[in-house]
Amino acid sequence: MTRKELFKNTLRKSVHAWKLINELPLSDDESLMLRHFMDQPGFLDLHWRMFVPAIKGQGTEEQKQKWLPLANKMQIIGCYAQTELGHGSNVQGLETTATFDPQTDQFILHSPTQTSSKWWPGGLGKVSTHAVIYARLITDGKDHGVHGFIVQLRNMDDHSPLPGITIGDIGVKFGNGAYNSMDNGFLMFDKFCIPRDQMLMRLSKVTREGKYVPSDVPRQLMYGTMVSVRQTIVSNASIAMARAVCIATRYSAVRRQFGSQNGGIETQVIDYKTQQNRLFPLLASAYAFRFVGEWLKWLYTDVTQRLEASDFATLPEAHACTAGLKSMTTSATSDGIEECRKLCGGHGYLWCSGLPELFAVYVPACTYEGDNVVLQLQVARFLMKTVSQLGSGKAPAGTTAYMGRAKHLLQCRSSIRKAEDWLNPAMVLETFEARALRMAVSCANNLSKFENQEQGFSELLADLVEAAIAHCQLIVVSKFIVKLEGEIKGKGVKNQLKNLCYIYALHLIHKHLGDFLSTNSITSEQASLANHQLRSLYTQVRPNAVALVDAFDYTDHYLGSVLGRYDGNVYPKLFEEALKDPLNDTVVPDGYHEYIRPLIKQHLRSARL
Ligand SMILES: CC/C=C\C/C=C\C/C=C\C/C=C\C/C=C\C/C=C\CC/C=C/C(=O)SCCNC(=O)CCNC(=O)[C@H](O)C(C)(C)COP(=O)(O)OP(=O)(O)OC[C@H]1O[C@@H](n2cnc3c(N)ncnc32)[C@H](O)[C@@H]1OP(=O)(O)O
Ligand SMILES: Cc1cc2nc3c(=O)[nH]c(=O)nc-3n(C[C@H](O)[C@H](O)[C@H](O)COP(=O)(O)OP(=O)(O)OC[C@H]3O[C@@H](n4cnc5c(N)ncnc54)[C@H](O)[C@@H]3O)c2cc1C
Repeated sequence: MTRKELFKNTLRKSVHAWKLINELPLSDDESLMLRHFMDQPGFLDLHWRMFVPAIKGQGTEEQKQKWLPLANKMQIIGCYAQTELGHGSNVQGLETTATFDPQTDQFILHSPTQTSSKWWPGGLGKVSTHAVIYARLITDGKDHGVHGFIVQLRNMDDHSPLPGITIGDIGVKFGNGAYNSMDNGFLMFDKFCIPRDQMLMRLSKVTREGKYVPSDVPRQLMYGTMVSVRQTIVSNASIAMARAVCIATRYSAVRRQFGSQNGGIETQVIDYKTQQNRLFPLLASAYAFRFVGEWLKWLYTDVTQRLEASDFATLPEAHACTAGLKSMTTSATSDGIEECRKLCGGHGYLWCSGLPELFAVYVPACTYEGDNVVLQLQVARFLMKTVSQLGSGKAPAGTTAYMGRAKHLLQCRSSIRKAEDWLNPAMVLETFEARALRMAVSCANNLSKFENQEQGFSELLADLVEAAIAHCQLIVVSKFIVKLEGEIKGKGVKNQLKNLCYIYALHLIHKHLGDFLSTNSITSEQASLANHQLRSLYTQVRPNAVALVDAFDYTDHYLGSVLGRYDGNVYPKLFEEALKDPLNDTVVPDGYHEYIRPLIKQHLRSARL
């Protein structure tokens, strides 16, 4: 499809999905499943996941009563317009202004520079009638920082932009289809006026007289919509990883190379330890991210209930966990999809493997909802704060509770003696805790050598990101272990999940061996025992690998991959796909007479000369 056809087709699908949701009707959870099977980014994502939640989280009761019924019936379509051409990560650096005019009781929205143009918001370019806009609030010449506003963008009769608004699509993005189904947009305001009651005023207010009344709740609640989406992105990482792994595992069982004895059949590539060493940790990650995603959903629900009761105590942890896990799981999944493509050899590079499209559509997850490095630095700040409070009498709680055992964890030596010890959950956990704590404490010690803490933080950014990742990996490992401690239905399923849990943990030890050795969390002998155990786990997973990906229950239609077909009938279908290519419509290609023939003939003439 051309970009225009792709975009229009996505509108068609989105509207059809909305019709089904209402007619059947579908529950919220079922609607989310429908989104997965629709399988294309589109304006509905932003409307439901960001525009509506932003109003719910930041609007007053009156504002919710006015706007939510319209949004819930899709009589207005909204997006989330925060990022600007010049600033995305640095939200406090946004430039768009919303200046209160007491004469007219309105805010005047203005884009003072080119870099202040809104740039990237999905659904903005062509579809949205409304947006939640983030802009600097100015009253009586004073800048109160960034606040949210509900703004109508387009005429409800003919969809034309309202006077004072310049709007459009930002252009083609990475890949062929991928995220190009979405109208990521730009927007400039030229002194565009909105009524005062369109500032989202649950957190802070501007009175009729133009007085700014700051909130008595943390200003970070303004970032709540991002926290909510980051949480969902973790579960989505599992879905995308599982999809790539399903394709690569099934194909690895079909594909044979080398190893033929006396003219017999060759070896299935899944039997090569190198293939297992690349594939099975990704299979384990797909399960691990699913379990940590379930836990994160619980954490998010818990913090939301607490916030409703004005208990803000767990907000920093919820922010650190959603930011860190969003970052860690999307980076691992993007890399994992690409690894799966390589695991499928040359055929993985074919469009019909399903992997190039999956990669192209997935990889912006490393950037949207917060650049992954910027988000890990938020985790690092949280960790440095926690370390600095150790010994103050305030016991760390939740995911940092392990830091409360700092004295032990800083000194302990791993008691792993044989390979099987690596299947002991307490020993594995302690190894990850020791590594995470020691990395965090080492950063804190190095920071303390700087007179200026911010300067020190800048200098140590790379180490801080690594410490944050170590903490996030500990969370994933520990939630997998907790999952195994609970009830798991199905004969033998627990054993399979145990294998995957330890593959997940031990492959991380192997991959980040430098961290584990340099922090003395393990010795080199214990590292080789971990490798030994890992190989043994691969052998145990091998007979069940295909069943473990079948368990994701993805249809062939959803996978969209010739290589990942359930029936394994790969080669005939690859031919079928090839023959469908428009280049094969004719035997002699268009362009032959124009270019190829004259070229060949010219060579023939020179040869005769
Ligand atoms: C189709 C796919 C195919 C396959 C995949 C398979 C299935 C997929 C199927 C469906 C998928 C569907 C949907 C996916 C889900 C959703 C995605 C949909 C669309 C994506 C659209 C994208 C939208 C966006 O990108 S919106 C814009 C996002 N922007 C950002 O994230 C900006 C990042 N920057 C910031 O957040 C901040 O600027 C900052 C970096 C945090 C810094 O902020 P600030 O300067 O204010 O803060 P300080 O550092 O000074 O910290 C002050 C203080 O505040 C605390 N803090 C910061 N943030 C928060 C927070 N959010 N909550 C709570 N507290 C916070 C911080 O810790 C400090 O605390 P202390 O003072 O105590 O230290
Ligand atoms: C597909 C897609 C959809 C999007 N949808 C929306 C949307 O609907 N609404 C919306 O408002 N926005 C949207 N965005 C914008 C997105 O949120 C931003 O792109 C994202 O927050 C990253 O910000 P940035 O582009 O400014 O990156 P930058 O901050 O410019 O990052 C560039 C580089 O600088 C590094 N860097 C930046 N700051 C630091 C620092 N402090 N320390 C160390 N390194 C740093 C980063 O790690 C990165 O390597 C979307 C983006 C994409 C790609």
